[in-house]
Amino acid sequence: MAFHWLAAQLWRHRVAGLMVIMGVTSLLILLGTHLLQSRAPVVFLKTHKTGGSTVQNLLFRMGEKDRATFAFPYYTYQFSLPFPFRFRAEFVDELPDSSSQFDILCSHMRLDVEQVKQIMPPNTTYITILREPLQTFESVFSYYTSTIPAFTLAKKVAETAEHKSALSVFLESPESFWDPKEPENGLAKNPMSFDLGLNSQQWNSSWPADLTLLKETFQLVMIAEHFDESLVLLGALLKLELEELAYLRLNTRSPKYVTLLDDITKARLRAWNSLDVLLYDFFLKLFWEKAEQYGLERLNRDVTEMCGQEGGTDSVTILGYQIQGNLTKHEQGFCMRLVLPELQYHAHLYFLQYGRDMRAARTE
Ligand SMILES: Nc1ncnc2c1ncn2[C@@H]1O[C@H](COP(=O)(O)OS(=O)(=O)O)[C@@H](OP(=O)(O)O)[C@H]1O
Repeated sequence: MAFHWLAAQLWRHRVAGLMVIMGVTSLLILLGTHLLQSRAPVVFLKTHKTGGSTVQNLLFRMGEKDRATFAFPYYTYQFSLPFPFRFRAEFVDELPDSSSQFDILCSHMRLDVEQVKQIMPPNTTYITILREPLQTFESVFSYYTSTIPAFTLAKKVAETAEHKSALSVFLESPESFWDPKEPENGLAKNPMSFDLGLNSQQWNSSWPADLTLLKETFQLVMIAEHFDESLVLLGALLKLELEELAYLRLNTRSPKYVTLLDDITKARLRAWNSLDVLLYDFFLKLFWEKAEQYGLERLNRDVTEMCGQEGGTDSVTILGYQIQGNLTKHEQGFCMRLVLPELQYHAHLYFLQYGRDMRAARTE
């Protein structure tokens, strides 16, 4: 009897029932797709003079498209000011009322993993980039000759010594120019180790454990010399489309400003930056292990596909940009963002997020 009644009810409401089932199924599909497509939060530790601005630009574009919430510095566009403090959670600007968590953190800082973990969600993906240490130091020296005290002193001496560059004067006796207690000298020795929060002044017994901790923290350490391969691995990790991997090399010097390194200079650079050499070698090996896990053939194929896409990725040194006038609005926006310098893009995103301009650097 009860069975007949139930069957009759089901038959009577069959259309409504079917609609409810379809509605619930669509909702579940939508939710599932959203969960599958949504990206994990990202921390990109932007090391100095390693190609980091190029990666940051890509993350800025990704975040803007996703309407992500950025963990911005409270002052200016770098957490690393004032030097030489390691990152602290209170350096971050407030979480906007409309957001439940920070999604991206990619401004310059000196790393303190535990402090970063206080403001980023537990499922955050950690990424950074390293560059061949001798080239990195040469670039750091060139860019900061007039601002890092140790380099400035060497530059003054070089002005009185005939035919000697500031770099070669510095490397002849770096210890005589370098005061480890001077806070502004942080990047003057082993700059990448400094950015990663390691003891960058000298090797100590905690180094192996510190390296292991970094290995466990970072899902990907990109290598500037293998930038395209690094990007493919980044794309796989962050579920980026090919178009989102397009890039132009930012912050590139004209070759005429790059000092060619002779053998003596190379040996001195290697000795002065021996911890960066250790760091780089360690992560270069790890990089190729990751590449092998991905599949080397697959990696090469994906690099070819990425570089062959319309718009392409950069393979030449571009020192200035002019965006063509005959592009659609969407194309113009894309190209403009591709070449927007760090400070300007940061200011643009900060304004979008908070509806106000970012604060100037603290003066005291
Ligand atoms: N894609 C790619 N691959 C390899 N190298 C690259 C790449 N993009 C930028 N660069 C070189 O990196 C240097 C600039 O690094 P950053 O952007 O990190 O500089 S900064 O710290 O933000 O000022 C700068 O090095 P130098 O030209 O030697 O100074 C850039 O030429």
